[in-house]
Amino acid sequence: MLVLGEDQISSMPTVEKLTEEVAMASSPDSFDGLPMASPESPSSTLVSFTDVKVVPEQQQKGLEQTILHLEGEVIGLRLKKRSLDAKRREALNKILDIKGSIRVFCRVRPFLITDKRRNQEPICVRSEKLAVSFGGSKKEFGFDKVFPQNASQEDVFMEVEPILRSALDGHNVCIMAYGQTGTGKTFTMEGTNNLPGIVPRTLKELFDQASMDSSNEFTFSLSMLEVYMGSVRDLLAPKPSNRIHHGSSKCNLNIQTDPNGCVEIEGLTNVSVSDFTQASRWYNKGKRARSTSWTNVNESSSRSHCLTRITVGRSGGTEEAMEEFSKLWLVDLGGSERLLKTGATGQTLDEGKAINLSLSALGDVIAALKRKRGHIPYRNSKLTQILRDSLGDDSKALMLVHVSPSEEDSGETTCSLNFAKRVRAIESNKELPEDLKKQRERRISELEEVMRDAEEECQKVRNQIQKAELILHETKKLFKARYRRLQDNDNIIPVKPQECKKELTGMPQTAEKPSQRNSSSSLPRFMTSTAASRHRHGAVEEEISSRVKPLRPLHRVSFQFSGSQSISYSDTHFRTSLQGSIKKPRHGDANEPMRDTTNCNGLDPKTPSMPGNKRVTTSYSNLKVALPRHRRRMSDLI
Ligand SMILES: Nc1ncnc2c1ncn2[C@@H]1O[C@H](COP(=O)(O)OP(=O)(O)OP(=O)(O)O)[C@@H](O)[C@H]1O
Repeated sequence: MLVLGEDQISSMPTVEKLTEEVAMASSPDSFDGLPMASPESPSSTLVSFTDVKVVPEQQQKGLEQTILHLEGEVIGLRLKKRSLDAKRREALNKILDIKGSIRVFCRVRPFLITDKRRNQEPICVRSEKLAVSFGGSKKEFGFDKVFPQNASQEDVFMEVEPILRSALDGHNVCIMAYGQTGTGKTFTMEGTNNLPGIVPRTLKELFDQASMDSSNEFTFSLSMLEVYMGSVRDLLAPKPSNRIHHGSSKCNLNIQTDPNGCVEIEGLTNVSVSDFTQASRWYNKGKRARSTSWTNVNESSSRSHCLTRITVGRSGGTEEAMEEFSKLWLVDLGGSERLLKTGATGQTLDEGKAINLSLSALGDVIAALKRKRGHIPYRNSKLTQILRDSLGDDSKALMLVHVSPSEEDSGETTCSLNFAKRVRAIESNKELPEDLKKQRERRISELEEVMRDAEEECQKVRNQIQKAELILHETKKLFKARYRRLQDNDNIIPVKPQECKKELTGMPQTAEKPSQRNSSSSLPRFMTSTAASRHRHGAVEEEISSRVKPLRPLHRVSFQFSGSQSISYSDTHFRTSLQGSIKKPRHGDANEPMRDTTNCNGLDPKTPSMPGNKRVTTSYSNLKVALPRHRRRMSDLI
């Protein structure tokens, strides 16, 4: 793929300049007289024509050059947008790295009606620290973020959101909810209809963000599984195999790891989802299939780990670009309670044991990753085998530890917080020194500013691309409409400017000698008509010319491009179609600010009606050299 150099991009006139000039040129003042050869214009070839069918070669070439010039402009802008996007991604990645690739948040559940309240609450939240009183002593734990009892679902999601962007940027991401039974793991991940949790919000956010990113194509697919008693169960499998817990191929799936460390689960249902509604429907189906049972602590306690995987496919928006995939795991872990308290016996006791074993294996893996040990004990549980490629290098993990506010749960709370401490590997009283902390915060805010600037700039470039594409589209449409029609026309008669005056004052036209050119030979390749279309157009043209003899008065719309190119069209078709396009954005993206396009193109609906007249001039000196390159790049990138 050919890539434009910085100097080439910067030497191109910007779309702002183009549209500004378009606006100027299309103001009524710009139609101040007859089209005449400009003394400044190096192209002394400027000729005016009294007939819309008169098409000198220069005019056609000028239009071709404008098209190619605009194509170059669009490519340049796309490259600029790509580099800004890379800048934003790099800044975000650095921020997440500084914050830690495995971060631990804590959420304290509010009191429930069923909780026995005491005067003395065992838990005390202070900024990013949480103190627990248990057995006569008070212990403090530090977190990356603590959500107190009154924190809303939005508050939690706001902190989770940046990591989602990482998944769209190509990183594997894992968000896990950990905690004792009944502390709100499922509430945080699933939420309720009125208070949706992380999973539904994530699905919505991913589709929203993907629709705003016009430089990448995204695809999404969804899988859901449950690690139940050490076996992997497909939650989206067709019903019959779902019901049978044993002996079905969908009930104990194999986990495969390739030499690069990429994990795949054999036979796991993976459904493509194209919008939020579809994704939610599948997610709700998977939820219903999850194993739950009654315990003393929580009426519908989850007896398994429930894992939702969103596979994000991302391609650079070009045909040649390979699609890259990243995984986003949203994990609602089974309750971490000590088994005696739950009153579990029989199968429920076994389920509890299985959950605890795998949670302990998860703790070992994260602790080993934190200490950057050579050997990471992924193989000790199904859970860690599945998450292997989303917990290690280059991936981002977030653990939300849930605790109860009740005094009677303070033993369990301490256990959960000890687990979190191990995962986080930093105890609050061994926190970073104050100056280092400040330095870290400063660096993070610098990077956040870089990210914000890149995003803002990116949005501007996105708008510029839209405008340039709109003008390009309409120019191409005009080119097609005009020159295809004229290919078979032998009566192409250029006339001198003076004669144009006569036309405007109602004088009869004087035809000069017909043009001998073969218009198709000078058409850009993308405009060349096929034999069939030529035949079709020829037939239509014949019919039209036999019926319509006199010239109808036409409106003129004028475009003035930088690089001393100007085009003015006396064409109602072009004018109407351009206005139509402005009213209705071509890309249909409601979020893209298209409304100001009208102003940028400067089309004045009150543009005076002018008799048939066309003018094309060009003196963009570098264009000829740059044309073939632009064209190749266009095919590389679009
Ligand atoms: N932040 C919260 N705000 C309001 N209600 C909450 C909150 N957290 C939890 N709850 C309520 O507490 C109860 C238990 O929560 P939930 O089922 O999410 O716990 P859990 O940790 O997933 O339990 P298990 O491990 O047994 O599945 C539910 O009724 C839930 O609505």
